[in-house]
Amino acid sequence: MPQVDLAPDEKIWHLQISKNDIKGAKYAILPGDPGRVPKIAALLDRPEKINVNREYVTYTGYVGDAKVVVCSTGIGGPSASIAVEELHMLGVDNFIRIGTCGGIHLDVLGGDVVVVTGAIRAEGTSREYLPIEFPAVSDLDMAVALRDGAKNLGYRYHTGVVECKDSYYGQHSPERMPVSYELLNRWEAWKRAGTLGSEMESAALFTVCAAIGAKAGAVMHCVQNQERKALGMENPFDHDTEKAIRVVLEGIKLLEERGF
Ligand SMILES: O=P(O)(O)O[C@H]1O[C@H](CO)[C@@H](O)[C@H]1O
Ligand SMILES: O=c1cc[nH]c(=O)[nH]1
Repeated sequence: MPQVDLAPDEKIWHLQISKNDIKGAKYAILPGDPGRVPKIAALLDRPEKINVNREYVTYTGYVGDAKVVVCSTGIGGPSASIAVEELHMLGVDNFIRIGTCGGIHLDVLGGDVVVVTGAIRAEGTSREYLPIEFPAVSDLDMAVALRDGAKNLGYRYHTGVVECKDSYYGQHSPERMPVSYELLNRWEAWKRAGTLGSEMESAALFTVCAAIGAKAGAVMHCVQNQERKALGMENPFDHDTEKAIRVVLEGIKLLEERGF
């Protein structure tokens, strides 16, 4: 149910938060995992828990003088698009995803940070916003600030394209799917084009933001690399997303210093 003309204390449908709850928030930080929200909030100044509804856990806090709202988006484009639309209806214009991805390019190791410049629209949600020819790309100032954030912090990082799909198991066991002929051939194309990793929400985030006139960026934490595993190469697993979180907070600081 669209609720664009909301009263200041009226709760929006899925997030169940109001304009007043997040008043003044300049940036939304968007992890997929609801469990990542309190971890991000713990690194903010003056964190405050706002609400929990469905997959949407919402906190507010500050990065320096900039107020931010942290809200989980759940898994996949449909729930991410709802979070972005509703936060935008409540007054937020700038969105930064902090996600996890699986590495595709052999240089991308578990524990590396990936600053996303563009996303392959192999999912369904973005097609309900814009024709497939429209590219899913990050805001340039955000991508540069996030890249500089990773550099300043001295982390191993990569910049480039990620693939977004709707089926996690279509990524990890494509051979058991009746459409394996299609999944395997397309995966080969992503590999040959230097795609860094695979995840699920950035394509929807970038496309929805283009459609509604908002800005978006994204930083991934690589958990492991299935291509390295397939080749018998060293393949570290790393589930600690703290570096990606710190890159986003550093990126926001840089954006503020640069008058974004
Ligand atoms: O860790 P998050 O942000 O949820 O991101 C990734 O993890 C989930 C799949 O395990 C998908 O949401 C994918 O995009
Ligand atoms: O391999 C992975 C890891 C995180 N998220 C994904 O979608 N795939």
